[in-house]
Amino acid sequence: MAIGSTLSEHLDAEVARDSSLADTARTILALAAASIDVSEICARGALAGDLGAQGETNSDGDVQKALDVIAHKRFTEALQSAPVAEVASEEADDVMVLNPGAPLAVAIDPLDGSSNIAVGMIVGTIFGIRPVVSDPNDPNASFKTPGTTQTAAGFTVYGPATTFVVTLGNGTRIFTLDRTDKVFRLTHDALKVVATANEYAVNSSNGRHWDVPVKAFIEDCLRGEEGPRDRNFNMRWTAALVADAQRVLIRGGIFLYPGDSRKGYEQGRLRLLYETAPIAFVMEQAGAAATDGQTRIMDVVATRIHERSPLVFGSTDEVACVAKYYEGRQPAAGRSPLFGQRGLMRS
Ligand SMILES: O=P(O)(O)OC[C@H]1O[C@](O)(COP(=O)(O)O)[C@@H](O)[C@@H]1O
Ligand SMILES: [Mg+2]
Ligand SMILES: [Mg+2]
Repeated sequence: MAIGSTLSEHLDAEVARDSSLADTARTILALAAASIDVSEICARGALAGDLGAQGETNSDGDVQKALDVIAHKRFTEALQSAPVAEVASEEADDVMVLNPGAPLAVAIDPLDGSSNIAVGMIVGTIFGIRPVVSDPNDPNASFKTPGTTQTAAGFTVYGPATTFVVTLGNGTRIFTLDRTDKVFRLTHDALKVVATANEYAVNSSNGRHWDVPVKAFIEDCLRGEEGPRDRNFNMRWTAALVADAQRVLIRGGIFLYPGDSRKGYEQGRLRLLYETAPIAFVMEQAGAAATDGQTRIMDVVATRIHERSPLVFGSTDEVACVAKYYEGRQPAAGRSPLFGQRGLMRS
């Protein structure tokens, strides 16, 4: 598809390739339209009111900000006009029923990176679309399938530009909002994340709570060319998963939000259905990897709609390297009896 083509044109091409994606494409268009509205609000910043004003607590224990609630309302309204039967939103305790009998279920984080709202920094929206599973005994059945059942996934980044990142299982693309025409235009076609990169993203203030493999991985990155990795690393952390994910898509690197020993953080901070599974689909379709450290995220099945999952994604060599640390095979000779010989990873 030519650079500059619209999201609509891309979706038409995807439906021409696979007609079973027609409902998914309509749903993506509804999400994109709502993204443009939320983008307009974000772009007004403080002129749009106190978007960071604190309200109620959501089911995951986060205090909702005004923009969390506005985005949840706007996206669920938009999905009402799409072939969507059920929505699992970060900002609703239970699965919401929209159009009974419709074929699709959507998991959505209406506003990702909430701690950035009050300071006017990057935020986003994350979504994953999957087929409805009807089970009269379980209102959550549609969401208890692995990430591999997603027909599409993506995220919007409300940054200096608003971007819409999407995959329908045929590569990952970035569309950038053309504010003049109010359409998303293709700017990054069929992304290919580099296999090796020297940049990592982690909230290191949690370092003392991490388990041994993650601590060792990050320590060895910090040791740079004097350590077993033999090269220097740079660190970036935007506190918005969407922004870190977009950076990894464009220039590679690795992102980690591992489980840690804080109460409630045993499975990290991010939620499987509307954060880690959609990001995993987008990453895999761009040639990158996404695991919980060891297990492929796309294979994980949720047992609850707000279930958390550790997340490690990015350049394949780096993600594979983290797995080696979990297996005790990293090149950290002499530092701990737990670990193997320096040089093992290079073999
Ligand atoms: O506050 P921390 O620990 O740095 O966590 C930041 C992470 O939490 C999140 O903000 C969670 O998403 P929400 O803002 O949607 O709850 C991610 O975007 C981000 O990667
Ligand atoms: Mg989020
Ligand atoms: Mg959120």
